[in-house]
Amino acid sequence: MLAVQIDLFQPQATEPAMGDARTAELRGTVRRIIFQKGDFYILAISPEQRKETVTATGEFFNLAPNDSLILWGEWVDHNRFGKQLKVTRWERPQPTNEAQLREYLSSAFIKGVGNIKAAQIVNVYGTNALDIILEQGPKALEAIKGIGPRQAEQIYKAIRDRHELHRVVMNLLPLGFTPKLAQRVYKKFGSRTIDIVKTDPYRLTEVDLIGFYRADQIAASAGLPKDGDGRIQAAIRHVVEEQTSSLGHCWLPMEDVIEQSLMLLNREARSVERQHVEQALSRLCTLADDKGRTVLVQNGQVVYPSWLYQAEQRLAENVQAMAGVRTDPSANLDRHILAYERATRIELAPEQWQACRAISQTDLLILTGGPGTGKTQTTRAVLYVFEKLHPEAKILLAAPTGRASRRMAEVTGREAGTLHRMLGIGKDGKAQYNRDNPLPCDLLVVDESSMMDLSLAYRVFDALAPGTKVLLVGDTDQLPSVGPGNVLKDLIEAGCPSVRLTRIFRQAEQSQIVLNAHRINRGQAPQINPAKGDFFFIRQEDPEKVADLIVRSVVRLIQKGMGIEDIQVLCPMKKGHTGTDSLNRRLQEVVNPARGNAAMEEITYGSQVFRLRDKVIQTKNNYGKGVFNGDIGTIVSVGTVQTNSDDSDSEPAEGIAVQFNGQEVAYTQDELGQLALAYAITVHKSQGSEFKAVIVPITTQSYVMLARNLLYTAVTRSREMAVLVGTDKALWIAVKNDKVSQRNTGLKEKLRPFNSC
Ligand SMILES: Nc1ncnc2c1ncn2[C@@H]1O[C@H](COP(=O)(O)OP(=O)(O)OP(=O)(O)O)[C@@H](O)[C@H]1O
Repeated sequence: MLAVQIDLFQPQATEPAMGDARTAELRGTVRRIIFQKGDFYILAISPEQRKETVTATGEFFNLAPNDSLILWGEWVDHNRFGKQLKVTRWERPQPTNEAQLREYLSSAFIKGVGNIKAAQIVNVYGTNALDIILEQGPKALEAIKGIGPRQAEQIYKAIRDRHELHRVVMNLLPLGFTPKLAQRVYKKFGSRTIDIVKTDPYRLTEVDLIGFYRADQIAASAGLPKDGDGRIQAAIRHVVEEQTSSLGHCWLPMEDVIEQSLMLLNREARSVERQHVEQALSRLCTLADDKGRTVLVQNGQVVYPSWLYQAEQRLAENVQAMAGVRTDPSANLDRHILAYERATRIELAPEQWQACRAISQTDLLILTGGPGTGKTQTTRAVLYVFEKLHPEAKILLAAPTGRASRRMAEVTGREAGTLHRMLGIGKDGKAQYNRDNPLPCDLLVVDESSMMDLSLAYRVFDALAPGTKVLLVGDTDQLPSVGPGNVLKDLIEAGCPSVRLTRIFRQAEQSQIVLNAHRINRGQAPQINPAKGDFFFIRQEDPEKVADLIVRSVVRLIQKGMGIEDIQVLCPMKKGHTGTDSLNRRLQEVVNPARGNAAMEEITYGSQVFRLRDKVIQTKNNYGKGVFNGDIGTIVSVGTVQTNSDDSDSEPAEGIAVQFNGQEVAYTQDELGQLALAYAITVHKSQGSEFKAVIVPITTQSYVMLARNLLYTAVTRSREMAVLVGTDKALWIAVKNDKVSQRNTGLKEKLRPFNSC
């Protein structure tokens, strides 16, 4: 029925300028908002002079029933909902007649004005009502019967804000802003928005609203000069931010910053001289905001982003205070260690004994070692002894990721959570537990602590009360944290009390995985005996064929009875034949192909298709949903869902449900950007996880990523089988390259030498 109505309407609705018979212009009134999520709306529109409604979808903002709109778009056939107008451009015209004006005034955005008051206003001021109210202010409204001064003020503000916001957003949309971004900019800069965007768009980069390149485009279209101070400062900030976030550095040599900023600024035409960059850099290091903070901190010949400098400084102070503490060991200490050995029938190695003793002598202890060297066993022993010595003590166990914390809970048999949750870090990034409100605990054990970046480590140490002990457990040879810093390694190198476990307990003679992980770590090529069946190297030169072999290996393992959740392809990179993007597409088609009823089992996000039964990974922390970056799950339903995120309304919407470790989590369609297919994931994302079988492409196509710690991290993720596919040359380069972990950090230098434990 609806399709017929639209067809009736369609002939008079084409917009010839767009030159396409399916494009249309539609004037009408919003009858109902059928669905809204963020900027995306599904609207029931009453076309002008018609009774029937049609459906329109697209990006809007601030709409309410009764709004008059002009819509431009294309008629499409939705596979479930029939014909609808897919809107590409729209306008909310100033109401021109009395009826439109009444609808505008009585819309939900103007609180306190219903149909009757709207009619009264229009009766008094006619079609000029809006102009008069905006010009004369609340007084104009006080003249209406039944509107007092307070209500007049309220109504005036609502009319003004709506008018202003609409003007601002409509001005920003042609510059490539989305409605949501335009509103965020308006929220930040208010009535100065258009002026700022058109005269100094780089201000928007300061508050992370847009990036440097977008600001540069806006500036170019506004005809702004290329050598303005705002542009130069923004370029410097961009370079520093890029290098710290993508390479994990905490500081950069000033010379590098100057050179790279010049390259960025002059990438199209030479417009900025070196001395201007030097001056701008110096200003960024000296001009403080109202809180006394500069953007950058100069330290000799290097610069830090201010926040990283402060974090490093505070972490160093806290660590210095803790790591220097020495207490005499309790007389009963050895007795308890012996009791643990008796109870578990395990004879602890001398280093394991050392760790059990050290925790009662110092407030900070680091326990490190490769796979199977007994870190978990030692942690258990330390916990046992500590509890015997301090039966009343409160102990907290945590890890940087959800997966690592779940594994910690599994192997220790105790409760464990993420560090973020433990610290009560909210959406605003503020921690509930901090220097003024320390964690109520006597011993904190952090597992996988090599994944803890500088900013997280600073928060953890800042939230410790004097006397709280910390045991950091981790493998310093794994990849460092994704975020800036190399905390665990720096602490050890600075001489913080640490115990390195070296003896390999886990079936070293049988397990080639453990053996080869240690060989890789020493810079030796893996030794492979295919007869043992747990470590394979399939030689192939051509990256396309490497990808074929990976797909075939996955299929083979499935045929042999492994579940897809047990098999993980780990790639050094996202791009290329052997990158996650391409392999995920291929593996999805093979492992979980489209079936006859694809429309009912699939949902798309951009170019990405998510299908029922797909294996997916969460790509950022979402506290509202209780899922974290790196969590892997399976899509268990596609269709209508009710999301359980903090920030969503509870309206049912199109989406999917994903099962993560027994917990079902719903995503609406526009939340799907936080998911990716997980048949293949990057090695970085795999940190802190383990899989039965791991398959790793190792080709010179990912040359820049061929690094020892990357390969080591990939191999140590496997429990039963590791398969490398690629060339000897690539394998050799990776094994020999131990440069990648070198990061520019200052933590080590900020710490004075400690007495070793
Ligand atoms: N002193 C010991 N004597 C005998 N077996 C031990 C000893 N210490 C640890 N093990 C055993 O060695 C195996 C590996 O130890 P554990 O799991 O603690 O190592 P890990 O360093 O935590 O390994 P991974 O980092 O790979 O998880 C376990 O089976 C553990 O019980």
